[in-house]
Amino acid sequence: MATILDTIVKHKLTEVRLKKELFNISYLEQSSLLKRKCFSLSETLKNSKSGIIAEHKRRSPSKPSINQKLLVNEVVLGYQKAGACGSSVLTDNSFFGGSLEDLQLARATTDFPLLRKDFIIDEYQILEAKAHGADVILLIAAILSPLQIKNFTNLANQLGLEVLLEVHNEKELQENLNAQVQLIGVNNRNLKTFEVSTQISKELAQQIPNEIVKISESGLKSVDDILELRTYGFRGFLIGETFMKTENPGESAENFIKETEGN
Ligand SMILES: O=P(O)(O)OC[C@@H](O)[C@@H](O)c1c[nH]c2ccccc12
Repeated sequence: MATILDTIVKHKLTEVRLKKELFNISYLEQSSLLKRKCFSLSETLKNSKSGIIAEHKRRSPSKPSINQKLLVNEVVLGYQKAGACGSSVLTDNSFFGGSLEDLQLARATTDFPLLRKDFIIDEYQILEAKAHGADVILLIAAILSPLQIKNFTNLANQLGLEVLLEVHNEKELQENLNAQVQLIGVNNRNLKTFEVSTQISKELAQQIPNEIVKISESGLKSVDDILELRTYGFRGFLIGETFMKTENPGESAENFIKETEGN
């Protein structure tokens, strides 16, 4: 049976093919953002006490409405003021209600690391990420071959972007250990079944080499989750829903971050 991830990837392949027909590379090359020097998420995380990366997410396939009314620039500015290490901005429209305009608005309002959160399946999207103000791209091991991950990482690094490689099992991690990514994220949510458990982060942590920054992603709700995962070597924590489902995500992030720093 086709999983939601299969459906998203199928849709994405069509979306990117159509976009490449409409806008060729020279269209992206006009962006002044291509010349900017990126912020380093890995360095920011290494120097941070809290390690929180706060996400802007309106909806998801598992939650049809998380927060549809707030403006992206207000949310990410709130996150920066709260002391987050960076922000993740969903740019997939069909399944998450985000857009590249969201990323560009976030870039215009903040000066901290921004992750383009999308399903990257083509080099075009990497240039597009830089052209809209990203500092980091997400590569999802479940939808790419090790060769694609290597090639995409090379291109991203040439553009000055860092790569967060997302894995969900031992095989995905082991077969990509030589890809030269700066950050590895263990997704606590199984993108095929939506099941969430931090157990997988704990299991994979020790297999991630020390020079790569470890991030635990998804389903993180409490400060205790963070404190426990820190003992396994995680330096970064990607949190969306816990902040976005409140009326003031910036304020929620601020309280959360203060608590993690105090411990
Ligand atoms: O809202 P949460 O459960 O805190 O999760 C945030 C983030 O990890 C999640 O949105 C995510 C992780 N990997 C992804 C890949 C695509 C889309 C979304 C994601």
